[in-house]
Amino acid sequence: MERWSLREVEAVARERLDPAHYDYFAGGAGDEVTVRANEAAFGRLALLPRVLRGAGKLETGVRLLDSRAAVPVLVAPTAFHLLADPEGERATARAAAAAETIMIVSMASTVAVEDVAAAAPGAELWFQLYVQPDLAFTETLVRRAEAAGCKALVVTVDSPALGLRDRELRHGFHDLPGGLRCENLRDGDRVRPIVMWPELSWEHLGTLREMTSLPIVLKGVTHPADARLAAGHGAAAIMVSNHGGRQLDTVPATIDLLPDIVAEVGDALPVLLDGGVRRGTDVLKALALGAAAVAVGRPVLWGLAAGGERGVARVLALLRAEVENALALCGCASVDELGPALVRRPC
Ligand SMILES: Cc1cc2nc3c(=O)[nH]c(=O)nc-3n(C[C@H](O)[C@H](O)[C@H](O)COP(=O)(O)O)c2cc1C
Ligand SMILES: CC(C)CC(=O)C(=O)O
Repeated sequence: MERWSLREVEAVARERLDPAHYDYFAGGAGDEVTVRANEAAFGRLALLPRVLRGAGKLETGVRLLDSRAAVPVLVAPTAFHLLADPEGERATARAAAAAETIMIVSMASTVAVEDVAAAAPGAELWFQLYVQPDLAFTETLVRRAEAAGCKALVVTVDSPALGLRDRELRHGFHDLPGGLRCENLRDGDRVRPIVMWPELSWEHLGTLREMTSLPIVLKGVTHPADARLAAGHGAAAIMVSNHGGRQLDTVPATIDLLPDIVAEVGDALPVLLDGGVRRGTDVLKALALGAAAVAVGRPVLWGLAAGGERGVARVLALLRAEVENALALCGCASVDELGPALVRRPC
């Protein structure tokens, strides 16, 4: 896996993947305005480094809720890893554990959460949940995640319906091929379909909080007023996310949304961000603007498709090396020293 940027890893992945699966991973909703915006917005921000600060040894580690990550780059929850590699989510979890970062296991994983945990002892796992209208079944999922050792519940709130993704529609990609299943959805001898629940509301957050003592992260918050409501309803953290541009198209880039959300709730809870993070400099910009950490979705899938566990390890190592390099070049010894003064929006 001697690839020197995430773009090169994506190019290898694209060669290896079935085109329908590549398009499922890469694509987004509608005209993919938001998919492009997420990456482009990072490019529009400039970093203004400080010099002669005698920064010394670098510290990239962060504490997040009840977990620790050696780098502020988490693995975002993404579905269907067995489409990319025969070890699927097992390989991703091993690479995340080796990189000492947190993997958010998708509820739509193709390896059951217990098997993901068993494959990567010592991995810091969080579990992503689409709350199902059958709350008893939702509770079963929560219990399984707890028993598997997951340390937070990441509740995705941007999906009252699934986004309309032209590439998936064009390929007719609706079902997993050949024996692959969402293994967390097994219920006796059937596998339940995932329901996107339009009736999900703030009230259900109370129900979930009664269901579990795990900290709850709300993923998919984009409006400052919702960030305030999340804090008021006992969320332990929020993740500013537009689902990588896969849900509502034309939502702004997450990095552009971050400052208003941090201004609203940054002193009340940790704010995470995902969407379009492709370089260490992107990570620095997000942290400088107040994110506690970021998560990457597609880059991990590209690593997995390009080289399995080693490919994911390579992606995470590239990002770590870039974060360390950018920190040093900005004159910072630690991610705690990053602040808004480091970021400029050129006129
Ligand atoms: C192929 C794919 C599958 C995804 N599956 C899920 C999922 O199961 N649950 C979820 O909350 N988000 C899911 N997401 C969204 C990611 O968690 C994340 O928000 C997004 O990928 C971040 O953008 P990035 O890919 O530009 O890093 C998925 C994204 C992709 C690309
Ligand atoms: C199984 C899907 C609902 C996973 C997802 O969130 C996505 O494809 O963006």
